[in-house]
Amino acid sequence: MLHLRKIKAIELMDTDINGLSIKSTIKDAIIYILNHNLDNIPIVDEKNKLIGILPKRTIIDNISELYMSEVSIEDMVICDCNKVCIEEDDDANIIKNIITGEVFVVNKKKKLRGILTRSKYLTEQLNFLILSINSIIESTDHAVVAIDKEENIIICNTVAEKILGINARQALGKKIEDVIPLSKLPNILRSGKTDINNLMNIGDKKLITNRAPIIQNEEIKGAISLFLDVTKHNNLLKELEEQKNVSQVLNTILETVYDGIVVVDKEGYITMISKTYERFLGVENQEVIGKHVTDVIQNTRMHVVADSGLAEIADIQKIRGSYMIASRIPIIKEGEVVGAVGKMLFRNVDELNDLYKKINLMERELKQYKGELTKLNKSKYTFENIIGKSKKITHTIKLAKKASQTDSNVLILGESGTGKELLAHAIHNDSTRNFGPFVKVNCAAIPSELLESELFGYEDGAFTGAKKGGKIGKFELADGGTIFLDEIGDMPLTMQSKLLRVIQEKEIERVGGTESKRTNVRIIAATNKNLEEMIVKGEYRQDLYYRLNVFTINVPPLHQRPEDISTLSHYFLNKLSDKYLKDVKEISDRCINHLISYTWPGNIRELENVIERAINLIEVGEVMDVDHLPQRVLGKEYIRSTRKLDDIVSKAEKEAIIESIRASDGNKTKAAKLLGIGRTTFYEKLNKYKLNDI
Ligand SMILES: Nc1ncnc2c1ncn2[C@@H]1O[C@H](COP(=O)(O)OP(=O)(O)OP(=O)(O)O)[C@@H](O)[C@H]1O
Repeated sequence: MLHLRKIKAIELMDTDINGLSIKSTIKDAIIYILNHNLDNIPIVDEKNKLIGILPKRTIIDNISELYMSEVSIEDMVICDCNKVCIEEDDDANIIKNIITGEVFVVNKKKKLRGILTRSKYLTEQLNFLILSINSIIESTDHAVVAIDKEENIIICNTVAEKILGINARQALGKKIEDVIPLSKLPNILRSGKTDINNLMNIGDKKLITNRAPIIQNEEIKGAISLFLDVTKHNNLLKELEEQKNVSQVLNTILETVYDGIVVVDKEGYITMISKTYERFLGVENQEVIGKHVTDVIQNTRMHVVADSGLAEIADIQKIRGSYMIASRIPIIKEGEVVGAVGKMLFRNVDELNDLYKKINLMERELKQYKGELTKLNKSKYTFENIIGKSKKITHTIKLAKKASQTDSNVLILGESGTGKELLAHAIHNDSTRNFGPFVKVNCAAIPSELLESELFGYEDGAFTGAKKGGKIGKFELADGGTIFLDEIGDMPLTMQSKLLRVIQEKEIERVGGTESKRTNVRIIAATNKNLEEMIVKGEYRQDLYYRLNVFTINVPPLHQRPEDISTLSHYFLNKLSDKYLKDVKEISDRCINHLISYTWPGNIRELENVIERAINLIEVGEVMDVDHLPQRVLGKEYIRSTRKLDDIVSKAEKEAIIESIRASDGNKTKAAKLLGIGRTTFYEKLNKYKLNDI
């Protein structure tokens, strides 16, 4: 529908008009009519105020009698001129309803300002309409072509030039058949019927056309057609169709896969979820799509991956009390992260429970092993367990306590059996690392070719015979705690360099591995060797020595602290008689004197052995006496002559049996063989000496 625009009278009126004075004669009026082709003559007073009109008809009707008359027009004037008079601001459209061909325009004071003719009004409105239609035609993305009833082109817009490949200027006025033979517009002229949404091909273009007749006064005056190029739309439709197929396939996959699959957008909102996952979570597709993943899945990291763009593979995730293996992959489009796909590994919901049970069992076992491992790698002794009141040992303990307050490496020097390991345990226990593990490695006891893998571990397939899955090294085991490297003087030179590197870089590399791992381990090393001498001989690396020797503690040999021998002997007597269920509490003075006089090359370990040996020899109710000491402790001068030969033989026999059993690790057949006697005789003697229990 169209509505004519509003336009003020002042904008359209012609101002070159004068009114005729009321004093004028009929002759004047006739001259006025001849000069102005108007239906009415505007009659004004001396101030140009419109006071009435004189219709042209009145003059013509009376022209025969009045001709040449000098009569005034006064009596012929119609004073009520409202019907042919409007004000300047009035809507010019009013002229449509006025019978005469013009209206007079006055101002508020009724002064004549101008005249508005219907022809001027119509021309103006028509021009405006033509311009509007032209803008419409030129701004649409349709090609517009119209013909008149002679089939000549009367409209052809710029889009038509492009789509139909014609020149609008040249086409206008030409027969449509000559310019666009396929337009079918002449058919519309004949049929008078509208033809909508017709698909036609022009060249490689696909066009949709609408055609309609132009009808005026029920007569067909022309025809118009609109063409829309849908070639691109068509391709888009094809693409959409393909995408629809792909998403159909994707949906089918999501419906049928056993694994849980979820897709989120960049912000972490769920866009897709598989049926299995829905069932596992106990949710419906419609209720979770569009929700934030954190509101739907427990412990999820999907939003993190969608944000960081970093994939997370085979992560263990606990959901609804079950453990899942989750992989999260970012979706990257043109270099930008646009979302993430998450995959929960389980075959189906039923199998999931089996998997969950297995993992839980493994977790429990792991916990148990971890506990056992920690127990195994726990330090056993504290400073309380170090017996001795001598100045020397008190000084050593004082120094060791100081060392325990630092985190520096410690080197403990001392003869074999002096208590170096005991001291290492005590230092660890007294340090801030006491909650961490205490791992001991005896560098002398491990073949040099195995030492590296023992210390640093190895990767799967590092060498022939390597355990599947690799093995953790002692350094890794000691992480957060202390590693005690006993017999450090026996470490081969090649290993010394590797240990030095670990100390300097605080990183270890497994044998056969490619990556380094940070370690947080304190080293306490011990040796009975003279490392400085070894350095001089080129057997020990000086730089390693300096690294280990940050805090040195010398443990005095037992012969340098004879005042501790009595205390230690009683301590061991108590401890071991409890162990062997023998109620021995005392040691004779003579025996103590011998123990003090002895030089103890094997130090405290030797003293402990001697006491243990004695306990085995002691009969019920006896105190520990010189007879229970081995000859080497008593010295060559000591002759056990005060006893009967039988006693001496019996004692010697008993001692020999004990020694043989110890030497054959408790295997009595072996022990009998060692003594060169038959098994029966051996068992008779065990009975005789009440040694069945050892
Ligand atoms: N002061 C002490 N009080 C009680 N027992 C001790 C003391 N010193 C050492 N021992 C005991 O003596 C034995 C040997 O001690 P330890 O193994 O610590 O000596 P070591 O110097 O490390 O020997 P090695 O050099 O042969 O490794 C252990 O059974 C230990 O418990």
